[in-house]
Amino acid sequence: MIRLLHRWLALLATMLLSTIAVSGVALSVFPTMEAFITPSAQQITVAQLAARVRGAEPSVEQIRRAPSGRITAYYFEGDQPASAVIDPGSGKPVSPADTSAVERWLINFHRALFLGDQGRIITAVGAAIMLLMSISGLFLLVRRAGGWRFLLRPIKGQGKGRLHSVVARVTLPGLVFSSLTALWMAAATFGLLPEGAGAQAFPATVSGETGIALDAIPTLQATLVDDLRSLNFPSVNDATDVFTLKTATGEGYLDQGTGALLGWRATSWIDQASYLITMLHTGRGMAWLGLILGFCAFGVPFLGWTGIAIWLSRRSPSRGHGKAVSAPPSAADTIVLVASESGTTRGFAATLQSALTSSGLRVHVGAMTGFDVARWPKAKRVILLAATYGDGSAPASAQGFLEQLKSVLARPDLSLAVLGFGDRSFAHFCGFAARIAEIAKTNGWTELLPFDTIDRQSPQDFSRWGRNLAKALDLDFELNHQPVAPKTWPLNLVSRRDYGANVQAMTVILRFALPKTSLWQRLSGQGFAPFEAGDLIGIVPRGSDLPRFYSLASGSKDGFLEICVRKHAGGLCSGQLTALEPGDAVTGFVRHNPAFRPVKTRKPVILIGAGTGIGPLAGFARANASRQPMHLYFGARHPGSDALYAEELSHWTQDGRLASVTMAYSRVQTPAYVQDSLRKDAPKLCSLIKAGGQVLVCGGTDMAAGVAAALTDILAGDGIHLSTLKAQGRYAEDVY
Ligand SMILES: Cc1cc2nc3c(=O)[nH]c(=O)nc-3n(C[C@H](O)[C@H](O)[C@H](O)COP(=O)(O)O)c2cc1C
Repeated sequence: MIRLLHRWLALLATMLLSTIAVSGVALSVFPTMEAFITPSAQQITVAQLAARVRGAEPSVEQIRRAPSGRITAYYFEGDQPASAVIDPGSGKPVSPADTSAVERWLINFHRALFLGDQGRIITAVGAAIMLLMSISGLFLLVRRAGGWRFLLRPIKGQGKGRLHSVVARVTLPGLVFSSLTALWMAAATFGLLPEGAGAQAFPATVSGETGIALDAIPTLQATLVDDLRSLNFPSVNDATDVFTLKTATGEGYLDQGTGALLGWRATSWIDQASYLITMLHTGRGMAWLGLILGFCAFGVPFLGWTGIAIWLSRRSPSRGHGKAVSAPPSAADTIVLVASESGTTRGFAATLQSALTSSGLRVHVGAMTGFDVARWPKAKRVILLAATYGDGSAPASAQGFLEQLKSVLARPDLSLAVLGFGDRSFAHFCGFAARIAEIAKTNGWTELLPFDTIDRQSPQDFSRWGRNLAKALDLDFELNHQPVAPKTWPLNLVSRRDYGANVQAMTVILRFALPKTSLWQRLSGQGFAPFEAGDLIGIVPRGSDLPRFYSLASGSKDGFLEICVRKHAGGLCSGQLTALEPGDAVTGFVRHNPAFRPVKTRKPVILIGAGTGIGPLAGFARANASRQPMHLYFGARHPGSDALYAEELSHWTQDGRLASVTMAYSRVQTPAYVQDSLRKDAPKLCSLIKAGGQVLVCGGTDMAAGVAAALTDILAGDGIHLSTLKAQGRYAEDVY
């Protein structure tokens, strides 16, 4: 509903709003220019100013102060009316007062499109539409972020959709502000605001005298120029006329003979508010605000056109997988829910949706956390497509789903299928999906299909599962999914450091330059993704389509991309990487791995790794500018051969990035593995963990199993279980 409103308003009003906004952008510059050339009034009184101006221009009729501080005097040159900007210091004219023709043209266009009152009504309707679009857009942003709490987090996704959201989030406050103030100003123009008390009545009696010195009038002496709006002088040779003074707080009359105050009316709050709002909307008197609003107004044409482009691409039949429109959950007979981190599983879901919709089913596709049987009155089946991350955990978008599912009992008229997406090279292949299937079984859900898995986004696996699904539904369809290959970037090797040749474990630390990306690519989310140590780089070796993943030993803030690679006998990718020389290039792409990184608190972090597993751990230490207490346990073969990062480790220990480093060497006289060091340090580890510490383990599967066994023993005495730490996100593995 909100999306529909947002879309139709945009389609109706983009042209109108864009032109109003662009003229607003152009107008926003004038207050700044005016502020630059306006002479300062330096806290003088109106009495002083008036005396100076009359000294310079004896025929002065009126002095006005604009919100910008600009003072204009209206007087006669001979018998011709004239006006000029005044220097308050001397009271003399310094420049012509006329608004430039360009500014006048822009103001007329911006306010009324040169159409008089009809134009004013149209621009007011435009302001109302902009307000509605801003509010509906805010709700869409919140929905996209996954809740109000996440509104300020980095925006996920890519392409036009991401760019639209990024620009919307930045400009939204300014657009809401501009449209609200514009509506108020329109209401004031059309007399829709409550009236004030009206003008102060002209004084019935005056002294009849003339000629008081301006700097002897007490009210003018007591009024600072900063508070002045205007001062009208009495007509020459008319002893019944008076001075009319308007200030920020009110207006009244002054006797031209005695200087007495002959009547005063305070400004109503409505008038004060209107003055302030006009000032805020136009930036007059607040040039910086004008510029900010002008910048935000730039967003309007941009958002309009990207929004329309998104809408068109969603409608386009050539949009690959997602041809079918998702049915509302209340009307759908088939619910497909997706848990995905980097989005590829959503592509599979779109292919499935398309095939099922073409077969006559009404399919709703949503996020896994939208699991809510009460919202699916007509549903007959639920299909859960789940990727696995970390060490068999849920993608970040589906955290907490297992607990959610545990509390939902089976609905007899609903059957359920679980399909896992994973990678067999990880220790817990499709571990998260497998847990979903287990819970579903325990809670008594009817099985639509047995639990199945897709390895490395294999289209063949998916087609096979699709045939089983078609059979179970008694339908005739094929699932032909062509995963979109991730965009890869050239990575140029800057340096290599060699280790391990003497201990039959050739290992290199490879440092690559960050790929160059244009500002446009970065803004539109199409640049090389920013990364942190512990994220992964997918390297596509020559002669293969399948990427191999390596843990990153640096973050993009370090200005380079670093990995540790051990050469495996017959390994295609490790062979190519370890043969690289500076200047050579490979291609790769970033995969985020948010589950494997230190939680930024003051609590201790225990880093445990062996061999190339030191890579991300070294990256965590390098990035530890806040000196969070980090204790490193590192296993290698021999200090003289494969002690990776030895120099940096001692440097980081000295400068406090590492609180302690404990090495374990397996090819020395008294060999030890990293788990032996842990057991030796049992009391220290117990107290670090009891203090809320987090454990991050990186390395081979055997080492990780040894570490898990040692820590289980160490913590048993204190009744702490690794499974509890895992569930709390305080024990994470990056294992290969
Ligand atoms: C950091 C990271 C950790 C992963 N951990 C596992 C894992 O533990 N088990 C598994 O089977 N697959 C794992 N995978 C593979 C993904 O589950 C698999 O690539 C999936 O198809 C990604 O789906 P998505 O693009 O929808 O997020 C991991 C992938 C990455 C990048």
